[in-house]
Amino acid sequence: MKFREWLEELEYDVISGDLDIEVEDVIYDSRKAREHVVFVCTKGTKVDSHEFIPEVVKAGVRVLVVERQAEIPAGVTAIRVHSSREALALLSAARFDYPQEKMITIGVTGTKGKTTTTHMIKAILESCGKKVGMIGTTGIVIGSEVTPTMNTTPESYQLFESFERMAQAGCEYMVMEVSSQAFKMHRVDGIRFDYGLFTNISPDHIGPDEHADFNEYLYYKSQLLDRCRIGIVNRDDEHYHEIIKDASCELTSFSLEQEADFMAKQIHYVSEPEFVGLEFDVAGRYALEARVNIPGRFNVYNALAAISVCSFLDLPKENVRHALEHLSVNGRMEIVYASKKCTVIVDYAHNAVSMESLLETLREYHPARLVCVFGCGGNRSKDRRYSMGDSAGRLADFSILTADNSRFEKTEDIIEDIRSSIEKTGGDFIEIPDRREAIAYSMVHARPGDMIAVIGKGHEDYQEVNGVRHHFSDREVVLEIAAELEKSE
Ligand SMILES: CC(=O)N[C@H]1[C@@H](OP(=O)(O)OP(=O)(O)OC[C@H]2O[C@@H](n3ccc(=O)[nH]c3=O)[C@H](O)[C@@H]2O)O[C@H](CO)[C@@H](O)[C@@H]1O[C@H](C)C(=O)N[C@@H](C)C(=O)N[C@H](CCC(=O)O)C(=O)O
Ligand SMILES: Nc1ncnc2c1ncn2[C@@H]1O[C@H](COP(=O)(O)OP(=O)(O)OP(=O)(O)O)[C@@H](O)[C@H]1O
Repeated sequence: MKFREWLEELEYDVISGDLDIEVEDVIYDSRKAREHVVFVCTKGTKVDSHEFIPEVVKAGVRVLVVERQAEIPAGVTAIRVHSSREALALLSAARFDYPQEKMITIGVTGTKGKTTTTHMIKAILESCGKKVGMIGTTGIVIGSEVTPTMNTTPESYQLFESFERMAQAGCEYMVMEVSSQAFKMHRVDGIRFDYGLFTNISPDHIGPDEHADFNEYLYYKSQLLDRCRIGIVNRDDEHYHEIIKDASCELTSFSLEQEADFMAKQIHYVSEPEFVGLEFDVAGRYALEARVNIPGRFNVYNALAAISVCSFLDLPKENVRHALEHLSVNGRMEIVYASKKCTVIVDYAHNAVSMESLLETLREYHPARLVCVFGCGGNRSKDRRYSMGDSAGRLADFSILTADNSRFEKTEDIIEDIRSSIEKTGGDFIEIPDRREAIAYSMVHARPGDMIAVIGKGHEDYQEVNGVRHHFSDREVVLEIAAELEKSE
């Protein structure tokens, strides 16, 4: 392939060399330098990879993309662009021959609910016999193959490479989580989503290396509505008007509380031994009697959002209904065990906002007691410990403080921080640092009708202690203890 052929969508100035030079790949990591590749230099948050030009040229690279003044060795083709990250995305799209255009693409953004909603959309499509590729916090999923990723939204090159694999595997649909950081870092440049879903927004991801303030966070998230054909937005979000301000797509909305294109009405929280979840009617542009086997008011939003997207795809309603009634979203409000004695839910809530919405929503199921098993991560903000301790003390009937990923801190020290805030609330709690023992205690001492929320780790299958990840899955532990209890009964 001639380099020139990958440049059609790019604005650039030629610094030196011949654009008809033969190339076969694009790279952005100097450690992968070899012959016949284009090296894209970026000014990263930690490293400025323009510094690696001599090194990559020595390794055989003859084509460079730069975004600042740099010394270009003789015999090397170089172009200068306004943004290297944007160039990386557009070159990658061309390199893989625009694979996203071979599928129907759905992008999901929002502070909360991205993972849950993408899983719901995938489950609905699959129940209709469609092949779906999915990208997000749980990795790149193509059929039964799961590739873990560093980021919720991976780098543009990795995205286009995955799209190519999806198209080759026969996927007709691609559904992905798009973080605000991905827009900021140009990871999804070159993609025009067929459908763009906006779940909600609240202050998060503000700080060094992320967003300067809430306005910046909102600005980048809202870009989805400028990068999709049809936008589907939560009408109940308090920032709705700011979110849609600059939208260029065809806009639709969903709501639980007001007039919108898609509405959820007659919402019932169902808590039966064999089914804990939600029932509601979808009204507006689509009609469906939905039954969803995941509890919580916010999951009405997630399910309604997923149904709204799928309503555009002309799918048999019976399959849509069946998929929602038999969902399994690993570690997101997942009912791992339900019996007459108690219901155990595993959830990824790992900050006070998520914890509060989780506990408040479980309260709507009128449990005998609401029990919360949780800890906090080591080497992370201490504020999280104080705020989670405060929330649990106020909103749970009983809390069991235990280990999360302690990393390089002592679990006991982390628990001490949580204790300092939970004590002030007067809430009832005990401390059991070993997470397995803590979960076992909650189940062994359960009273009929208790709801036990084991939170913070969700889908994670490890516990990180002193830099080592030991296998640990809340889900597995709950099931093991349930089996032991049933045996001894
Ligand atoms: C702040 C941030 O977003 N950083 C992302 C960014 O890293 P960077 O480019 O700044 O990294 P850098 O280390 O300065 O390197 C600059 C360049 O030099 C190159 N390099 C580096 C070393 C070397 O020897 N040779 C070399 O060529 C690198 O390949 C890179 O191209 O680009 C990397 C590749 O895409 C990302 O993995 C990395 O995400 C870091 C790990 C991160 O923590 N990001 C968070 C903030 C994030 O993106 N989060 C969102 C939201 C999650 C959510 O909603 O919960 C996400 O989508 O994950
Ligand atoms: N629509 C929602 N509104 C508020 N909270 C939610 C919503 N959906 C899920 N949650 C809570 O947030 C947690 C994370 O949910 P999910 O993984 O679906 O969101 P996400 O946007 O992918 O989040 P993250 O970026 O933290 O991975 C859940 O475990 C649940 O406690």
